[in-house]
Amino acid sequence: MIRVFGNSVRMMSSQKEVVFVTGNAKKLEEVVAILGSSVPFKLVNRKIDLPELQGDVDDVCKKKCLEAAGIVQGPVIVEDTCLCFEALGGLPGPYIKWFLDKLGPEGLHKMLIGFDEFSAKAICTMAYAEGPDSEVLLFQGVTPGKIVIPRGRRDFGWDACFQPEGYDMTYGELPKEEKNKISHRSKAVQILKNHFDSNAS
Ligand SMILES: O=P(O)(O)OP(=O)(O)OP(=O)(O)OC[C@H]1O[C@@H](n2cnc3c(O)ncnc32)[C@H](O)[C@@H]1O
Ligand SMILES: [Mg+2]
Repeated sequence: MIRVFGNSVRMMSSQKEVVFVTGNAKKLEEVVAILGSSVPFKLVNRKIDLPELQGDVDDVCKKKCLEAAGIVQGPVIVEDTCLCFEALGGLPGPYIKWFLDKLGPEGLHKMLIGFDEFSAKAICTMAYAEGPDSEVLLFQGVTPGKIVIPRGRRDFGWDACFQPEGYDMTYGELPKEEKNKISHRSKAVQILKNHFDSNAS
């Protein structure tokens, strides 16, 4: 069962509590929808904008996770989402937020016209740590696709300009439930869920 208290979302059970630290309400909405109620822990949200240090995807996510664990002083999940363009050797990658802020989804597509290469990968890296001094575990999901002229909903990041491989609709055009079946985030959450299921006592 999922309950919403102000900006905190709780999955009710008598099990251990894990704090999902994110400042992004749309991420939270998707993670809650994908996880469903069958996880062996209670998920609680804290809306904190964590500093994101530079580095490769894994580094950014590990540092973000330890930062969150330091604030929460307990078990945390964070996630970092990258959009990697083939033509740019994987950039913007973890810096996509700033490119999107300045250029919008239209600009992301325009940027690639000169290269005539639109392949991209959406990567979700979820990180879990028991506490500030614990090992950080990473769970990663990748969905390949291409950057197109934006179509569909504009309510979440670059959804309107990312068309997953094998589909003729963008993330922004696909019904939310369909996106949640094939997305980078759903793949990462599934791996995290498997980890918790196989380690549940
Ligand atoms: O607090 P955190 O969790 O860091 O939330 P954030 O919004 O800062 O998120 P990121 O640092 O991971 O930056 C990723 C950027 O990509 C966007 N984004 C993340 N997941 C997305 C998805 O599934 N579809 C479209 N845009 C997405 C998001 O809005 C950001 O602009
Ligand atoms: Mg962020």
